[in-house]
Amino acid sequence: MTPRPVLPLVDVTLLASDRLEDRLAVAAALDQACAQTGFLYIRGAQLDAALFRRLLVRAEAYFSLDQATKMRSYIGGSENHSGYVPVGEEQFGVGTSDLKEAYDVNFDYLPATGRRPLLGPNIWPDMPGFREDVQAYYDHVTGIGRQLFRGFALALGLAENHFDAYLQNPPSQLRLIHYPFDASAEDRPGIGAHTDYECFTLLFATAPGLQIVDKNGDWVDVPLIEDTMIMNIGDMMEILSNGRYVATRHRVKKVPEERYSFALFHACDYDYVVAPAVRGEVPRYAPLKGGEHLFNQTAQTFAYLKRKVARGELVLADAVPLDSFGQRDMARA
Ligand SMILES: O=C(O)CCC(=O)C(=O)O
Ligand SMILES: [Fe+2]
Repeated sequence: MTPRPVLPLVDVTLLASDRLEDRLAVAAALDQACAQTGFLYIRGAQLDAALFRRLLVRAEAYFSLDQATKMRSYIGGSENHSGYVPVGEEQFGVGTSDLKEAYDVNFDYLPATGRRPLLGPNIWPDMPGFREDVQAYYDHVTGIGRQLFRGFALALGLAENHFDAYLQNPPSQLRLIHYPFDASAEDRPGIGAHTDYECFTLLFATAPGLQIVDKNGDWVDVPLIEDTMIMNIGDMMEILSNGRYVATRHRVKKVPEERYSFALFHACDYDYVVAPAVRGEVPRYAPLKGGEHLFNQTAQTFAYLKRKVARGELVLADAVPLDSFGQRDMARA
C-alpha cells in the first residue's frame, strides 16, 4: 500500500526565541516546507487552544441562529467586506456555488481617513461575547502571523524586520466557515478549487474535508493533526518569493459531517506593492498592489460585488483572472 502523503510539520515555537540562530533554524524549516508543498502543519507553544475553543462555541451559536437574524449582518451591507456570507453567495467557477456559510471578520479599521474597500469598521452581530472572543482570536493569530512574517523574511534572505513596516493596518481576514451536513443535498463542493490571495493562511478545522492538488495534479486529502494549524502559501507570497513558494490550489468537497473551519488570511498593508523580494534573481512576476488584488479577486467570487460590477457601480482596476497563481497546468475540479 502506498503510504498516505503527509505534509511537513514545522514547530514554530522558537520564532519567539531571543537567539537569532533559533529563529534561523525555524526559518530554514519553513523555507523547506513551503518550497516543497506550499502546504504544511505548524505547531508551537504560541498557539493558545483556549481561544480556539471559545471561537468554536461562538461560531456554533451564531450559525444556529435563524436565517433572517443572520442576514441582519449581511456582508453586502458592510463598508469593509465583513459580516455574514449566506450559502450561495460565493462562487468559484461558473454556475457553481459553495455549500457553506461564513462570517467574515476584517481588520477593524475605525479612523475616518485612510479607508479602502477592505479597510473600514467591521460589522458585528448583536450577540453578547461574540465580538470579544472573535477579536481575541483575530489578535492572537495575527500576532503569530507577525512572527511568521519575520520567519519568511529570514527564509527569503531579507532583513528579519523587512515586513514590519508594511504591517500597520493590513486587511487580513478571518473567516468563520460552517459547512452544514445535508445527506440529501446534491454533490457540490463545500468550497470550490482556488488559491488563497494573500501571503499565507493559518487554518484550524474541526473535521477533515480539505484537499490539495499535489505535484502530479491529483487531489489528496489533508488529514487533521491534533494541536496543529494548517498553513498554506497564497498568491502574494508566491510573488514575493519569486515562485520559490507556490500558492497551492485546494478545495473542500461535500462534507460527510458538519464541519467548521477558521481561516486567517495574512496580508500586508492595502497599499503595499507586492513584488519579488529575493535579491539577485530576475523577477518572474509583475508587481501588483496587494489590497487591490485582494479586492479584485473577492469581487470575482462574491455575488453582491459581482452585481455591483455588472451595474457599473464598481470598476475593477488591473484585475487578473482567479487562476493566475498556483500550479498552472494541473487538474481543475
Ligand atoms: O475550510 C477549509 O478547510 C478551507 C477553507 C478555504 O480554503 C478558504 O476559506 O479559503
Ligand atoms: Fe482557501
